[in-house]
Amino acid sequence: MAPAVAGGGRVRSNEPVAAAAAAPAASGKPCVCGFQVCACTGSAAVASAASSLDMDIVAMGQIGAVNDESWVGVELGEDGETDESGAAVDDRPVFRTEKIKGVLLHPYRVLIFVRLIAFTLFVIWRISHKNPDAMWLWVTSICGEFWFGFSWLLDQLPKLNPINRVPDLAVLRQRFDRPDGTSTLPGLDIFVTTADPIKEPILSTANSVLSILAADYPVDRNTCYVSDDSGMLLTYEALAESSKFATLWVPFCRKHGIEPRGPESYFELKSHPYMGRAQDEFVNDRRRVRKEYDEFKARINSLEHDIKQRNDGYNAAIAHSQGVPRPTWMADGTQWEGTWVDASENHRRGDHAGIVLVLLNHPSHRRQTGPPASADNPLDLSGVDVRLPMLVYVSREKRPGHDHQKKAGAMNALTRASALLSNSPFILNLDCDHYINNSQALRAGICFMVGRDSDTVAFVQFPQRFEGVDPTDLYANHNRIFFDGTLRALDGMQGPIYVGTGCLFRRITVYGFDPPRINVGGPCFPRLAGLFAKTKYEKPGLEMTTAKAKAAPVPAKGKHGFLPLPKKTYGKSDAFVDTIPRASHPSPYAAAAEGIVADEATIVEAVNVTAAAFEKKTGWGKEIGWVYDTVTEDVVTGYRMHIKGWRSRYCSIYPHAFIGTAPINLTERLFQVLRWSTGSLEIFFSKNNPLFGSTYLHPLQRVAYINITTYPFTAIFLIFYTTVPALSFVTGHFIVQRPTTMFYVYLGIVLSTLLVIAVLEVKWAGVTVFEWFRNGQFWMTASCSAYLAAVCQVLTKVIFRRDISFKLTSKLPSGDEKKDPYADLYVVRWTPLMITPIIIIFVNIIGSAVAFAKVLDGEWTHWLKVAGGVFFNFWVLFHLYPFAKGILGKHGKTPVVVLVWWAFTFVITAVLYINIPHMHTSGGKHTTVHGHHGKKLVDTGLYGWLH
Ligand SMILES: O=c1ccn([C@@H]2O[C@H](COP(=O)(O)OP(=O)(O)O[C@H]3O[C@H](CO)[C@@H](O)[C@H](O)[C@H]3O)[C@@H](O)[C@H]2O)c(=O)[nH]1
Ligand SMILES: [Mn+2]
Repeated sequence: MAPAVAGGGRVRSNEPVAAAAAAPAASGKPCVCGFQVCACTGSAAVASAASSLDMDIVAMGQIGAVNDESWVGVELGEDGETDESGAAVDDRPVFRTEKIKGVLLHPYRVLIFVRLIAFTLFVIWRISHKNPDAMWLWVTSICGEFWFGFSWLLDQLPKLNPINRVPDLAVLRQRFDRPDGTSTLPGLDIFVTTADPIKEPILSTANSVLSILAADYPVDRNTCYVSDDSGMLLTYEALAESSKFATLWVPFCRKHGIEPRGPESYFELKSHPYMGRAQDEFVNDRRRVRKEYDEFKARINSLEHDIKQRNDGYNAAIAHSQGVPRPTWMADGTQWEGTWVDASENHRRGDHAGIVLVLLNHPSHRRQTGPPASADNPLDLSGVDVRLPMLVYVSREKRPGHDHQKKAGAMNALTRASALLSNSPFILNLDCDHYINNSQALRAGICFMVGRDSDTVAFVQFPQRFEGVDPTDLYANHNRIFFDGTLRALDGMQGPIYVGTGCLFRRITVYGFDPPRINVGGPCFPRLAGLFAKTKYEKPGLEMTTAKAKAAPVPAKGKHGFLPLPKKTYGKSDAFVDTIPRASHPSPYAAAAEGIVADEATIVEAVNVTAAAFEKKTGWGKEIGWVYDTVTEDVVTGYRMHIKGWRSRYCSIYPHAFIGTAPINLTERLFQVLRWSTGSLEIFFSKNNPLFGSTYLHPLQRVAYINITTYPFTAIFLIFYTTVPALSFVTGHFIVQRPTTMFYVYLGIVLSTLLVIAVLEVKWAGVTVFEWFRNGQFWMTASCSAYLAAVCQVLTKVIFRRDISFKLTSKLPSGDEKKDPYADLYVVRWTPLMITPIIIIFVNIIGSAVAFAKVLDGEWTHWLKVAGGVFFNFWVLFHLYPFAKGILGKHGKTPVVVLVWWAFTFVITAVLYINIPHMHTSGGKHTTVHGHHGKKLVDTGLYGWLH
């Protein structure tokens, strides 16, 4: 989905939430957090009752502190953030809204305006200065310039009003956490999607799950669902191992305030800043847990082998000959219902029954402390809550000949299954390679869902952050410009687009409900609607009890009773349909009290709603849930919510909320953007074209969606601009007849304003100019390859109705990770996507060599004639440099090689040009070249030939 990208994993220190983590450990000192029950005061009784999450209490004081010099809080009373009841401590909002400081914002806006004017004047100048020598060049180049100006505007306009929102966890805590350690926070279902335990390394999925189980959220209101599209026992057993290890890992995290709570990344840390209260025990505990983790890892790594061995054991006992199925056996001696190691009928990938297995059941609602240290339990867990959240394994039924709709299908199946088991009002979606890096992330996201004006918020999108990216971020994997710039800016409109992972949803939105439209007659922009919507949650002391929640965000009964759509749209399961009216229930806790627990019947029903045929003749994938029949379900799913008038919010916290892995191999990377750009174009050519979206869409949000669904078209024009100026050295024709001073002045203004705007943007977004350049470099690389391919692919689909298919993005490193963590960066895997950029590079080198030769030859003597071409030449080669480095593979590690390679081609061409006389004379008539400045005219056959 991402049109642009940027690099450099720089750590930001100005984002709020867990600046928290910087707070010192409380050692009886009074704390500044303002929390009624505060362990920091040193009261042992209160401390043990308050929470096992010591770190959080320590952390609270600093949460939400902002020290970014680019942002300033929006005054109360402005922008609908009014708080009539005065600013008593109790009334503090759960998040604050900030805008960019005037010194930055005003020049930024003025420059955008100036550039717009300059661009317009430039195009007018270009139109009025025809190039009669090469009309086609003139026409095409003006079309190109028009497109560049237009797409720049599409990208820039939605950024006119960037907004920063800062969750205040202390206020959230105060409002929802009770002194006895229980909490009234709304329930949260976390969905993790996996599709292949080999390509998506199972250890990484296990780590994600462990980080979820250990996250700081009330355990009885938090359920983790893992969807396994491979249906393999390997995934299940890895989860079983994880849930066992979690009984040690999770209490350890709680006791010592561990960050991050994914064990792999935690133990990889060079230093372990201490957050808990038992400093002296910490070192021992940590050593012990580390040992256990290493053993856990070893077990995970040998699982595949163990399962095979177990199978051989069982299957040897059964008399069998060739062709008799060899089942896969679970540890308890029962046959696995999913995919078998020796695939056979009904037990192979894409052809197996649905499975729902509860690995960890609903925890008790009461706090349960662990045992004191003993020989069996070396960790003293007395005083630490040892409960674990519910954990469920789901593998939906797969049948051949049925379109399972990849991730979107998995998400919809999980949505239904989870409705039966926990039915939380909020759903967090994480890819299996993304783990929770900040234990406060869930709470931070919830702030935007329960705060003032939040009734109309459909989803909260977190930025995607990645690890394992090479330090110079050669292919702009970090995408910082897109996340920290574009998405944050959209928060000032209707909200960020949905980018597939790290996104918190409101369940009723997924079900196709409209947002509440209070005091608003007829269609209007949701921002306005939001101003009028008074949320009940924001009032101090008001808890989300069952009765009140019913009155709050669930839309009023429509003509279909509680349902926004006819009942049959949801599929044939009364049990599931019955959960819908309670879908905005505050918690599974309450739901459990009403009898929704993981009993046999419920699980049978959960299997039923994940059946392959369940969605037949229903609205799933259309009006409800994640959208089907596209290569990227994300943007369009969010779009369908926005056109209903829902808003979204952007939640960027530090330390990063979630961290995933990114493909650092050039080929993988190109395929990833090929898929995103194809998905974007698909939306443009579908009924979801943003030009026709409802009037609930904010005007500038619409512009943003037009941008995100059209950006790949840039490829067509960029191909022209990256080759024609270079060829013009050979043909003698440039896009303008005479590159006069005026031409260069315009070019100068247009480019320098772009640069200054970028500098300001980079400043408020908190990224670096280097990242901005990387972003530009990858933009050109992608345009010349993936975007171009996407345009061709989608046009083929639109014209010939041919389907597009994609493979899973591989997370498997192909190099030797031990020696060089970035080995994969230089593994060259050939793909036709590389052809165009390679051609472009050669055209430019040859073009500049010819120009050089002509100057040497005395053919060209006026600098202005050469300058235009040389400029574009440099522009192209500068941008394609990372690409060139990438395709040179291992040997290309030093930039020198690229330069030598370029220089070599350059010199050879120039020498050939000068020394082969027939290049000047062959090829037909001797033509007189238009000598623009009355200089020597050389007869060159080549000129005539190309005329
Ligand atoms: O049949 C499938 C295929 C994929 N997945 C899962 O979907 C997620 C994303 O798939 P992946 O191949 O990793 O795509 P990426 O290009 O890495 O993902 C980006 O792009 C996707 C499509 O836009 C979004 O869905 C993702 O969230 C976003 O991170 C992974 O967790 C997969 O396990 C399934 O559950 N079932
Ligand atoms: Mn992914």
